[in-house]
Amino acid sequence: MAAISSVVVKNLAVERGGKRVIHDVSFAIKSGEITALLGANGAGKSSTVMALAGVLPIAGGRMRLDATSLTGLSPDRIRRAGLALVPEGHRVLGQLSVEDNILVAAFDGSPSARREGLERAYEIFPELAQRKRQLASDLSGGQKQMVAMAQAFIAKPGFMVVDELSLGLAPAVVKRLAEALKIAAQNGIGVLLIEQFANLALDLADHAMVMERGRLVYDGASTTLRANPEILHGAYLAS
Ligand SMILES: Nc1ncnc2c1ncn2[C@@H]1O[C@H](COP(=O)(O)OP(=O)(O)OP(=O)(O)O)[C@@H](O)[C@H]1O
Repeated sequence: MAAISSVVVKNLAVERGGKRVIHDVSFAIKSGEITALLGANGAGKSSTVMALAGVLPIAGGRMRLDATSLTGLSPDRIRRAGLALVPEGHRVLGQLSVEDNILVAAFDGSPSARREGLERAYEIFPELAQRKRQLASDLSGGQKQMVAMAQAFIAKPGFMVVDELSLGLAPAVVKRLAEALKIAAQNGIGVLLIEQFANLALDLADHAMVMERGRLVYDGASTTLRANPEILHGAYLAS
């Protein structure tokens, strides 16, 4: 079995618009596991993962992927170090084909690595292989989210951070995307999932974390959180 890899965040602080929105957040996520990050609107989930992916600057703390420090690195360097972000809102380049959208994410790979990456992405999402020549702007919301996830897969990441899997998507599509995350975890990828529907996230996740007003208020097994719904209710009511 492959060695366990981990992303470790220590004492993270983030400011937005001059205001501290993330306070002293520490956690670790492991390869081969799905970790759900839950909390009410505005609790700080997106700010946390955007800081982890290098998209937002940090005001304090440090982050590493195994022995590699991610603190202060650009989003591109963090992606190359092995942490891929699937951003909220199914962003694609509408005027490019589906295949070119996926390949854009692997621009720095060798031709053979790009081909292998494409094959991997099409194995996970055969519906994209059928539409590879289509313009991305013609895709449904669910298919766009698949492209965004395929862009993460092609980079062969150790870790994938998914910001809002189900946003605006039909339940059948969400089920399909959830299966892809399970496959990713079975293949040894560590997944950090932000999801507004706590039940969906807890069904998928091994490990769960709950944020409340910029702080981490739960970090443990998802089964424990399911057995103690008052923890989640408290967090959702507090914000
Ligand atoms: N662009 C911004 N400028 C200033 N403050 C922001 C900005 N975006 C978010 N915030 C503030 O940062 C805090 C954390 O928001 P964040 O979006 O990280 O929470 P969240 O848990 O991801 O919520 P949501 O599910 O609504 O995205 C909130 O107080 C929010 O008002």
